Amino acid sequence: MESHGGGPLRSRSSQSPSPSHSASASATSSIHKRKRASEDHAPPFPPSSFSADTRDGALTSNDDLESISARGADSDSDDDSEDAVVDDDEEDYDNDSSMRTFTASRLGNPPSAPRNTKLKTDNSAVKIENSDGAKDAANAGAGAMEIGPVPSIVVKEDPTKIFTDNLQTSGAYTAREESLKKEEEAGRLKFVCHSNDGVDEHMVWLIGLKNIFARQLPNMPKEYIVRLVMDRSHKSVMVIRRNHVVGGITYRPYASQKFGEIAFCAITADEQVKGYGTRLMNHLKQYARDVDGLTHFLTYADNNAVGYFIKQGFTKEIHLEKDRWQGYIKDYDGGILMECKIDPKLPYTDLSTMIRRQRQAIDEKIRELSNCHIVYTGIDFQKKEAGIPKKIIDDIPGLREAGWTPDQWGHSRFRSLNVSTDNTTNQKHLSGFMRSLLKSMLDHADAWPFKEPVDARDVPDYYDIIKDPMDLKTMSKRVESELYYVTFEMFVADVRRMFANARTYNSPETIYYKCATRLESHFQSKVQAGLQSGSKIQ
Ligand SMILES: CC(=O)SCCNC(=O)CCNC(=O)[C@H](O)C(C)(C)COP(=O)(O)OP(=O)(O)OC[C@H]1O[C@@H](n2cnc3c(N)ncnc32)[C@H](O)[C@@H]1OP(=O)(O)O
Repeated sequence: MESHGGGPLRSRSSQSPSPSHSASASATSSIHKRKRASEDHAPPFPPSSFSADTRDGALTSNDDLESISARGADSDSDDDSEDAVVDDDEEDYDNDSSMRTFTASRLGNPPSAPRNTKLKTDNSAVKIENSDGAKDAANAGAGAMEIGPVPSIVVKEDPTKIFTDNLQTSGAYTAREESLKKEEEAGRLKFVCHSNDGVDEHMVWLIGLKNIFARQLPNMPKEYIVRLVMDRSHKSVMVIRRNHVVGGITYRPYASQKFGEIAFCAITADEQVKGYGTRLMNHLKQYARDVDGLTHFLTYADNNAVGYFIKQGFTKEIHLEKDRWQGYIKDYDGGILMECKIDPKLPYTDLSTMIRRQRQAIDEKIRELSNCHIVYTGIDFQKKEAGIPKKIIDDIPGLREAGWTPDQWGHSRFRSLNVSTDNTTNQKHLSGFMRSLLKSMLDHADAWPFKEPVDARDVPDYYDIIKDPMDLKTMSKRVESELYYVTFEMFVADVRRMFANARTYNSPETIYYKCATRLESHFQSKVQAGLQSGSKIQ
């Protein structure tokens, strides 16, 4: 097999655990399957206060593991429930001395060489601020950065172009992003990136994050989570709200290969599905691109979390050339390998502003081409009896402005047979035609069931079944009002509904059903004859 950094890759059977593995997999089996990638490719680890395996930064001393776990539960969890996260090995949580020992020993043995933190300089707009803590950490040799509350790439607002009328300014995604961005700007929320740098505050946060992982990823051995979170080749981007960790992502950047492997990702239980996971991922992408120089992320996603990763732009198809990642990350059962390409330009932490600006640009274009943004006063639809309007609606506000002209009036078959373009004359002809049709039906021998509205006292369940009743008397009122049937089709629709109702309520063998069918056929023949003779129906 080809190697990727010079050294040969080992066969899987002879592998021992490498420094990270993704949260998704079944921990026990996956550890056995992992490739020992870092041995061949990762830079040597700085000396660690933890005993031991300086090759991959692994914690191999049980004492050290216990020290770290011990500090975790009493210090970090937002809520008490987090205390229950790490059970057996968290019984001595009140023993702060373990943390002091741990911190002291870390500070007493600073790494010999500072970690290479790559800061992109070709984009002057990119600004990542080092906090004091981060500076300390950098001095101490472990990469640690605070991601400022203000995004490093800012999409500038143009206040003159803001629309307020009739515009849906944001969807669910942008609304959540914007509200979290405001929280950041107000200083209530921040996103930081730290690795094991020995700075007390960072260590407290990392242990808080470790506890969240332990709770949210129950298939992961707790020791393993501690090991990766504290491993100095891993970084953790954390959501900090009011100085408490809400969640985070622990990843390992492979700087030479320009990709990162996400090992763990979780948000504390009662803060999930509020947008933190998305904002966290956006901060991670921006940080990993601008600070680590990465172009891709890979992760073995838990089956349950595939949906989340898809929404963050991850795909199951791996496009990254194999020789850039194979042998660097571990194979797992029970997880799905997913990839995300990091866009070189997107302002990940300010996407909501970008989306809003795009909406505005599209809206502006639509306004240039149409008047659809203008809202006119409504029509007075108040009605008298039989659904007849109180007054005739002779003008619909906005209709003419939209390009309508009187010659486009109606699409009535009746009207097309009349030569007159005069509206009043047309309406007179139409009323006469409808009156004659009604009379012809009323005179028919089968009209008796339809002459009056159905009386609910006679047929108690009628109006439970028929929601849109119709009868010849109501139609006569509508015709006589000369306000209701403005097209012949409206009249025909009422007739059809009357017969359809009769056939819905009554079964085919009933007299009512048969009357409906016969009267309808009579009506149709009269309409046919009337239309052919130019509305001179007898
Ligand atoms: C490599 C690994 O670590 S794999 C393991 C991933 N971690 C876990 O499964 C731990 C338990 N889950 C969690 O901690 C969180 O739910 C996370 C990290 C998966 C997501 O964080 P959240 O803050 O809940 O995500 P956020 O609120 O930003 O939701 C983003 C979108 O993803 C959706 N989503 C969130 N979690 C999931 C999920 N498990 N499956 C499918 N969709 C999801 C949300 O509904 C939302 O959709 P929308 O934009 O259409 O409304």
